[in-house]
Amino acid sequence: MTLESYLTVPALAATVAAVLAGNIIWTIISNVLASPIPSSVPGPFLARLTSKWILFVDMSGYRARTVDALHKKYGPVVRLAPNELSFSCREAVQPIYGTGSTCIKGPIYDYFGKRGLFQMKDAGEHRERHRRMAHIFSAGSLQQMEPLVQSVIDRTVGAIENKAGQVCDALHFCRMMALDVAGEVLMGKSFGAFDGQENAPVYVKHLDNAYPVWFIQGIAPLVYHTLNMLPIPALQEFMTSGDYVYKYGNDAFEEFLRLNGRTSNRRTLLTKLIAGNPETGAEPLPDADISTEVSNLTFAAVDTTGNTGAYALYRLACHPDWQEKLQTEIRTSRARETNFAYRMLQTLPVLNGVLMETLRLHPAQPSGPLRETTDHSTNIAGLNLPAKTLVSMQAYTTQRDPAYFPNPDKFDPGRWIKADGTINPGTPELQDMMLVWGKGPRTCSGQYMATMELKILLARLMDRFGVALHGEKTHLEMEMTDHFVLIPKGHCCSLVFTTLGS
Ligand code: HEM
Repeated sequence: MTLESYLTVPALAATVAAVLAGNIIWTIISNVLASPIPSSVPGPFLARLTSKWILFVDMSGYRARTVDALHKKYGPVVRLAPNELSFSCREAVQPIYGTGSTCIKGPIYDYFGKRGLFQMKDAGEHRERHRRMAHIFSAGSLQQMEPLVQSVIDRTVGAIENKAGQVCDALHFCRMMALDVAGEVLMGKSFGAFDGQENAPVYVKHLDNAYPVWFIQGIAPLVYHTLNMLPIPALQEFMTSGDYVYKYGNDAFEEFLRLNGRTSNRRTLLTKLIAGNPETGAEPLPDADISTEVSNLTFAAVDTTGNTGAYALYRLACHPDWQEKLQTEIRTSRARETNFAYRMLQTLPVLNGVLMETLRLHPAQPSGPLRETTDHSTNIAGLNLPAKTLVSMQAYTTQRDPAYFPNPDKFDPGRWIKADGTINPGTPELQDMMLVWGKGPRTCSGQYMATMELKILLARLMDRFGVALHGEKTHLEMEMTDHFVLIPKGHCCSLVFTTLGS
């Protein structure tokens, strides 16, 4: 027989299938044999064989809930992949996230757009970037931004007022608030988020699309490059969403420089970023880095803050008793007298309790944050792990641990109020388990800014309106899913606001 007679289509197909099957079997065997994680660590069977299954869980939007169920079944340490573990015990917080930890941010951070403070892995490089940016996020700096924040919240309250008595999407309004605050303080101009009634600015479409595109780029580069080559205009627009976001940030930055120069008196975080920190002598970042940072910060600010605001309103609608307590607290405090000054609102225990409970039950980053070990032997909660092991703890689970939060699924702002009626910050042990803002050197830089926005928003809305669910539909919409950040499943939060008498 000639060689050609063997080259039939079935023979070639069988050969390709055999090579693929061999490849898969070899990958599985090497995953099992070469796994750096002791075989005694429990977890689902598939997690021993391949990292693909947790990738599918990620894509489904149910990572936080799946990993939580695994901890309930297997205990405080669970294998998620041949080289990935999730921890839920307090002893793991410090070695994974704390000061002095040798773990670095995991590979997923390489997917997130352009490298800045958020994405940097190298501790020295991150320290240096932090040194040159930290001053913009100080309490003092943010206090100067308060008039801008209040003016955006004026617009938010006005937009909700227009919809009083009707069903409206509170998620939309909260996201638009977070977007416009970010625009005002980080880019020096409003996004005009409330100009188009319920139409979000075009920027939001690109912001929403950028993450899925980066995700595809990270997990399936071949698919990404193939999609990039297809000459379909709508697809091309989708694939270049991230470019749009960075171009918008850069254009806004250049416009700001043109209009205000480098030393203006405008009270924005951008002004402070451009000026550097005269108090410590920290010199400003190069323009290209400022441009990247303002886009990254806007990205970090919008969904986190917006979704948290919507979940707080949803919880208040579910719990009319706490809504009433909050209204009473606001109306009997000096809130109106001080025009809802943040300094005043900071002292209100029910307001604080409502926000803390929302952040506890609905953390904006419910799963992860993922870290990678760098030492050849990193001890985490008694386990010695080699370099390049992926490790994480998820706020969704630690913040529902009944040992620290009795009756954990109950929305109970009273946990954060002492018997004498003052704010209860919780014990240090309990605070360790609150991972909502991250921990250690990579803690959220925008914590103060987000807290200020959310407290002013909630106080001003609850002073003016009662809020109610739109029946079962709202519960279905607000089911929690997560694609790195928390996203309500229905992408909507149907609520009815009713104007209260003065
Ligand atoms: C409710 C609102 C927010 C929540 C719950 C939240 C949560 C988080 C979490 C959990 C991390 C840690 C991620 C990690 O360790 O990998 C983080 C990091 C970060 N967040 Fe936020 N965030 C919020 C709002 C904001 C806002 C408004 C900004 C900026 C204006 C911001 C800027 C950042 C930055 C820059 C980092 C990276 C810090 C670093 O690595 O040094 N966040 N955030």
